[in-house]
Amino acid sequence: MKVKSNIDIAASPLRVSKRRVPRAMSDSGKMKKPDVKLVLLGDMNVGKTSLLHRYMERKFKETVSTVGGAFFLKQWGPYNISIWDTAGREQFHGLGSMYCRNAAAIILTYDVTNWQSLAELEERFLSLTDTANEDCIFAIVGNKADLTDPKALEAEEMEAEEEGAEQPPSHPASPTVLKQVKREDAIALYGRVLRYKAQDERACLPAERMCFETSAKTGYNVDLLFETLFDMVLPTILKKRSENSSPTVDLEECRGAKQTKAGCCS
Ligand SMILES: Nc1nc2c(ncn2[C@@H]2O[C@H](COP(=O)(O)OP(=O)(O)OP(=O)(O)O)[C@@H](O)[C@H]2O)c(=O)[nH]1
Ligand SMILES: [Mg+2]
Repeated sequence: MKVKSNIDIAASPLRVSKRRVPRAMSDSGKMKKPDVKLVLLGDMNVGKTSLLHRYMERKFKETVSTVGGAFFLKQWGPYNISIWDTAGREQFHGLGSMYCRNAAAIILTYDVTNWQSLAELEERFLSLTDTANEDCIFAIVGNKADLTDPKALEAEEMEAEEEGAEQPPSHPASPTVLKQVKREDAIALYGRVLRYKAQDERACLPAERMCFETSAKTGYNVDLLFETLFDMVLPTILKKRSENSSPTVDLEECRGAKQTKAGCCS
């Protein structure tokens, strides 16, 4: 199912406070809690903030290195999805597991022109996801594809045409930077992530669907990335809503209680 809405709320960088939970504004002006949480993780400079800007504001703009974290709220059909941007700088590393708490999906982001940024995902960031939901979905995302892949570079022209821009974007005729991380390397990492999370690879979403190469600069695969994940977390939202709305009875507990009673009376 694909549902889409245009109502988005971008929030400013958060002060780190456990009590401050982002809430989406409803039509009545009442604040609503997000239904589900997505988190972007990865080394500094890989383009996490740029990916979010591109998706939420349809722009590639100047960024400053993120301090702490920031969140954006996306309304996806009737659901509110919070997307958390985190700081890749080492000095903020300690905050990462707090941002990942109860996350339904985590986007592990690297830069296709920087091998070390892929290695860091496993060495430094994977353990931060211990606080995420048990059935958390993982996507591995290689950003800056415009620097290495002609297809990703062309995406900018197509987007500019659609937006009716008078001047086509100016860039070199073909990408010139060496691609350091191959898609197969990302696919191999996806397998190791599932093993780390003790998730059964056969029961999980296939690596081919969960490894993306994107360009925040040209918009290449950016909508595809976020909207694939939004659709994938819908079952988590529905499960959470049904748990919250219907009172449940623990059958095991009932059986246990009956047995104890019977034992007691006999
Ligand atoms: N060519 C190219 N440059 C990009 C792309 N995405 C981001 N950049 C550039 O990479 C630099 C870092 O981008 P950010 O989005 O700030 O990176 P970040 O991962 O949020 O970094 P931290 O906040 O420090 O963790 C900036 O100079 C961006 O303009 C991309 O897709 N292509
Ligand atoms: Mg940032």
